[in-house]
Amino acid sequence: MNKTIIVSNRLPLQVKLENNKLDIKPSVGGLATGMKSVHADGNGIWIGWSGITDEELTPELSKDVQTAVSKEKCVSVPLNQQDVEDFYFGFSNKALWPLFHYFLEYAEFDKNQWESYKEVNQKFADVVLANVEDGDTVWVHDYQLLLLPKLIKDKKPNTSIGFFLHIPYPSYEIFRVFPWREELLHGMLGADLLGFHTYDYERHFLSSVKRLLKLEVRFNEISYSDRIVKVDSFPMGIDYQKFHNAALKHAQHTQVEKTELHRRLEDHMQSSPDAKIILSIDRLDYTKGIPNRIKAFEYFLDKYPQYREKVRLVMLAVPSRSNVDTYQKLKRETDELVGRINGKFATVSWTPIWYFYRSMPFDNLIDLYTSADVALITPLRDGMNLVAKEYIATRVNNDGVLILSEMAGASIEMSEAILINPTSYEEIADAIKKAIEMPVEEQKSRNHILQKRLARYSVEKWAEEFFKSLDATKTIREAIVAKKLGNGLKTKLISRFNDAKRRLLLLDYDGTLVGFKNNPQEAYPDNELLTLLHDLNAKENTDIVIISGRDRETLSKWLGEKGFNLITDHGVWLKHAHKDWEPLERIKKEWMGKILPILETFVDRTPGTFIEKKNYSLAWHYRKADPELAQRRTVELNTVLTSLIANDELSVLEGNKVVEIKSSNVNKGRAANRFLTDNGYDFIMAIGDDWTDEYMFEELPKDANTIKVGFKKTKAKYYLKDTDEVRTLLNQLID
Ligand SMILES: O=P(O)(O)OC[C@H]1O[C@H](O[C@H]2O[C@H](CO)[C@@H](O)[C@H](O)[C@H]2O)[C@H](O)[C@@H](O)[C@@H]1O
Ligand SMILES: O=c1ccn([C@@H]2O[C@H](COP(=O)(O)OP(=O)(O)O)[C@@H](O)[C@H]2O)c(=O)[nH]1
Repeated sequence: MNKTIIVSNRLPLQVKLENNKLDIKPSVGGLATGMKSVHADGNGIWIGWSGITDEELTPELSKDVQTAVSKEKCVSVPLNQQDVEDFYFGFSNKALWPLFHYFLEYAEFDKNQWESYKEVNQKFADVVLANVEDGDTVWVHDYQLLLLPKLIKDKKPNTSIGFFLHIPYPSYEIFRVFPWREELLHGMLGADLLGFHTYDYERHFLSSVKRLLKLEVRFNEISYSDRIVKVDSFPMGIDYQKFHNAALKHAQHTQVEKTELHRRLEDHMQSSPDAKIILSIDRLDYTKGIPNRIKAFEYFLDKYPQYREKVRLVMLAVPSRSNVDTYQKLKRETDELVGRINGKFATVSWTPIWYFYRSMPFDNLIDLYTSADVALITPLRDGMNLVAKEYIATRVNNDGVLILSEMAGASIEMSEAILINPTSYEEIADAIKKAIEMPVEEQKSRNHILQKRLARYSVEKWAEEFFKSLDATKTIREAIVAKKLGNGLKTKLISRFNDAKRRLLLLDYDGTLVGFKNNPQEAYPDNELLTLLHDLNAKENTDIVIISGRDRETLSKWLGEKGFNLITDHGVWLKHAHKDWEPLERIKKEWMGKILPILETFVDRTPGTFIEKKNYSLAWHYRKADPELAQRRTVELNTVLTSLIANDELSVLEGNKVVEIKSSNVNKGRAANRFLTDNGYDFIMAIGDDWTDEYMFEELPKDANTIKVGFKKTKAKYYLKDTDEVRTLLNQLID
């Protein structure tokens, strides 16, 4: 039976050594808590780091760790102290975490740590590859493993790979700062489906892909080598029933069962019945906006003194990444702030902030959630923030108010909360007042909507949607009708070629025989290509036709006297080998005077674009332009042109980063037909890469060998990945 392999840096359980004994606890943090329920229900394994280093383990302890993790259907990736130092505390949390959360000033880009990041990703890959079988699905998680999808895909191309990023994906302007940015993107693109919490993160990622890798993106699909990579947003949910049911049970607790924290919270409420509890829970992380929150709370007590002794901020800060100096600094700052504010406002019977620096077991978390009148969640940046969702899930009476930062991914789905800008003390202070004073009916109606949504889109549903979408990527592959011209098919094609009595090869030029250049005039034929074409042409009973959208002058100069047949301008001119040029079509050119000024306005408004004036067509090139602006302008240009071209029998062709306007009666299909009439070819092969070549594929007889370059929708029978693969095939025909 096929299985699902979850891979993340952290396993759902964390192993530590306490007095030479293994201490095993559940992991904290949203990834582990969220994925735990997905893992528990499924058949599969979870691969990750156990939390303990190789150096700490004796062979016996090592066995015990294996037993403990395998009981939880987990497999651990062995990491040594240096790995943890450089890969986890170092590169993951000193470079990627701050950069992706817009804390550019904290980001350190250390070459050694980057090397370690690559090595550790390889260590994860080794464990995955040792466990994966054909037909399995691999789901890789988060920023610590951005290179892993490619490492798996390269070795196991038929494995379905999903990747989910739990943190924000920053805007291109931030991401471009990263020194190894292309490598990171290629690593991620090893996946078949890439998931993000929000549409904003998704579009930032696509923008980086377009700008840095210059890949073709159609809506949310990236043409990548010989694959389509799909990108989508899936806002992660929580195990709603688990939190809701625990809160229901909590309400029925007897006095004996109550935890100490529960009792303290109850004492607080009994001593001042109209006092309100404001709760915050987060890992002690600078992205969570903890100092901001404390200062805003101080501002609130200053601005609205009537609430002193009437509110208490209960703040749970869970220790996190405490080896990293920015986290140590944050700890000192938080301690000082809490001390200062408690000192400033405390009375004999009232301490404004209760501050816990530890992690708490599930029951205690439920105590906190259910006792809080208000949850105050103020991250400066947060991928999602599950605490906000958990708080709402525990409000079994529907009361309570959530104040949530608009910088948390969760805010997109939780607009019924009071949304605040976490850098505005004014907004936070006013939001606290509004929350405290909010009529219960309003609290209930807001929470009712939030709860319905959270119950429906639970973490199980989230995972289900992700898998559904991952599965659908297989259908995308099938929708591209062409088959990969792999070794088997290629051998057959070559033997058909060898057995044939007369052969015709129709070869497009740009994107097929030569790669694209920023300036089209630089894409002249190199010596290797000239030799290749010469040798192929020298074979008996073999006719080569270079069939191109290029103009007659350019192709004359480059290939005119080499003995090939040439068709230029998409089919306006034909030159039989060693003969003169002859026109294939009589065409008008008057329309150019009308269209040229329009194209010029597009050039003026779109830096990096230019017009190529050909004899019979006008081409607007945008290869060097900002890809997003160019995409918008292309739509605009098409709209403008549609209304103008109808009477002139013109057509607009969208090629590879070019829009070309030409007479409708000219196309490569009609031109190719000229070679088919009376030459008795029993082997025809046509190769082309873009839209204009589709006419040729369509017109050729059914038994023609049509080949598309690139993995795109096509009428061709086969596809090859790139110009290199085309040249390899042509070379094989010569041998
Ligand atoms: O493993 P740690 O270094 O201890 O950190 C804990 C986790 O923190 C991050 O959680 C993120 O995932 C949550 C669920 O998607 C999301 O709500 C939150 O906004 C994120 O920050 C981190 O992404 C995980 O890899 C860590 O395990
Ligand atoms: O003592 C604690 C405090 C919090 N959490 C859990 O840690 C997760 C925090 O996830 P969130 O998405 O809010 O932030 P992250 O820490 O992942 O950045 C939530 O599921 C909490 O229930 C926990 O397990 N123990």
